[in-house]
Amino acid sequence: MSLDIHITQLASPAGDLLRSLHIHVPDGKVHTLMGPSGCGKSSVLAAVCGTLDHGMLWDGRVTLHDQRIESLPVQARRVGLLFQDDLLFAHMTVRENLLFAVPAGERQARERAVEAALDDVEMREFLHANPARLSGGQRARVALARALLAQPRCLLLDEPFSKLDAALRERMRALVFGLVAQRAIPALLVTHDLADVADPQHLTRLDTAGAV
Ligand SMILES: Nc1ncnc2c1ncn2[C@@H]1O[C@H](COP(=O)(O)OP(=O)(O)OP(=O)(O)O)[C@@H](O)[C@H]1O
Repeated sequence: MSLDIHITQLASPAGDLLRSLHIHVPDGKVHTLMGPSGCGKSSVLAAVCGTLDHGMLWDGRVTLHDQRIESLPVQARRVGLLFQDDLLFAHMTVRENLLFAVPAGERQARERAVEAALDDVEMREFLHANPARLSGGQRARVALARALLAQPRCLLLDEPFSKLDAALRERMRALVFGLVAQRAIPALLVTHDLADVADPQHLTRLDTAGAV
């Protein structure tokens, strides 16, 4: 069980970004993707989750837990996303934001799932808070809880710690790595920060020439 990405071509309208990329991420591990701005890191994530813009071209295959997913609709891939911007709805409470992510089911079970997810990120006391009143670090933790609530089969993270100060970044990183291990799902993390590399064996560097 793992995430396997084989990209044989990735191109923007301006030209080739990647011609050969293979990433294998075992369950419970965070694989880090680094490289200069504009080299195609976010586009690799978009190819995996199925949100690559129509102007972009890619060819390859993505295997998640032995299932080929590159042709599946976005929802069917069950890929969790966490970005630099948390995209929490400002007109909803934390609870409402999280309920939004819980799969359909019995109401009390969904409420319990939300509370358990907030426990996981140590944010239970903020159940009824408005996201606009939370600090950056607190919002990041709510966004992580929301991403995990949908029970994703893998997690894609695009610079999720970059707006946090050093101490919060450290705490959030430990939380993400711990929950990925606990849930035994593969995760792919785009970052510019070497401190985010948990294990040099699980690091891919893209260069500007786009060939790996
Ligand atoms: N929808 C699009 N239409 C045209 N060009 C695009 C589109 N999306 C991305 N690109 C181009 O593709 C290239 C790769 O973009 P991408 O966002 O994947 O890079 P990145 O490595 O994640 O950069 P950064 O570190 O700055 O976030 C860039 O040159 C970008 O301008």
